[in-house]
Amino acid sequence: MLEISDLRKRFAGGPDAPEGKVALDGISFTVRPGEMFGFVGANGAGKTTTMRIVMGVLQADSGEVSWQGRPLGYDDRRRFGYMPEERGLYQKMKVTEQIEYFGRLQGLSAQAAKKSATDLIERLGLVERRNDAVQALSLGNQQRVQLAVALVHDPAVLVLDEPFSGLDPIAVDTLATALQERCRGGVPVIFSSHQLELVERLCDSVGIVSAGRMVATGTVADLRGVESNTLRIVVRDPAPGWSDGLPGTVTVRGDRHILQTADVDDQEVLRRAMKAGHVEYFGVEQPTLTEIFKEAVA
Ligand SMILES: Nc1ncnc2c1ncn2[C@@H]1O[C@H](COP(=O)(O)OP(=O)(O)OP(=O)(O)O)[C@@H](O)[C@H]1O
Repeated sequence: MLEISDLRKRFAGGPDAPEGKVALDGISFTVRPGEMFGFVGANGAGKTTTMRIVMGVLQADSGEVSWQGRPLGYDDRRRFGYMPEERGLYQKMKVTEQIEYFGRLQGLSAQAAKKSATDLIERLGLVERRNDAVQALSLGNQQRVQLAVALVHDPAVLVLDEPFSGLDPIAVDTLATALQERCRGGVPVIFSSHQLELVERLCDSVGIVSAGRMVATGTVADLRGVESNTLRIVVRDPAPGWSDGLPGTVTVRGDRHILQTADVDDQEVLRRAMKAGHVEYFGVEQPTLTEIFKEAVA
């Protein structure tokens, strides 16, 4: 299990902000084997800083990162796969060479690096591009290569900074499938993203960070449980004033009235709506991750 405990980090100030900037103000979360953890937050919330500390690129002022119950060390980190925010590929190197090269850097034999590169090129849909220099690839294909580099040494943990940004839906699916395979094999995966529908679809658990603090963490179902569900009723041609006194909002579209309400006696509201007009729809709607996110960071 990867445990991040009470990370704090202040960046030194410059002439414009002499007091410095608190980037992390006590971030804690855990990611278990086989768990996909979505790390979400507004721009500047502290996601990249957290991931850099996990990978040892930055040092925290205090707090701890531990893996398998022990403080994380250099050798552990070598077994992690990382996709940094500042993508780091050699632009003139060809795709196959590049993936093999990073495999060798991670300690694989020439033969193992070649085999792993060949597998990943196949899996990530890069066969046609395997002899192209990275600089000749589209952004999406460069991102596939970047993921291959993170995966080449069969990492024990994956830490990925916005791996899906700028990708078309096909590339998203290709990358997501590759990550899900690793995750199912027992690898904990952390990735940051602003694509909340994607996080909702892929992740077992989610951490919402705001101004350097973790404001909500848990499964999407847990986070939903905290929010009250919305009752939505569509009534055609209702009697005037039918929803008077009910909390929530009524939107009128033509002869349809759409009531969205919460914390009410749903059966009573249904009876009232049926008496008032023709009920076309009646259902309880769960909040999306986007709604949960907006509520958590408000
Ligand atoms: N090297 C640095 N020097 C000074 N301030 C920094 C440095 N790196 C990050 N920060 C500040 O720390 C805060 C957290 O930044 P961070 O990059 O971790 O946010 P983020 O959640 O990854 O944002 P985004 O979604 O935009 O990538 C921001 O206010 C940022 O300006």
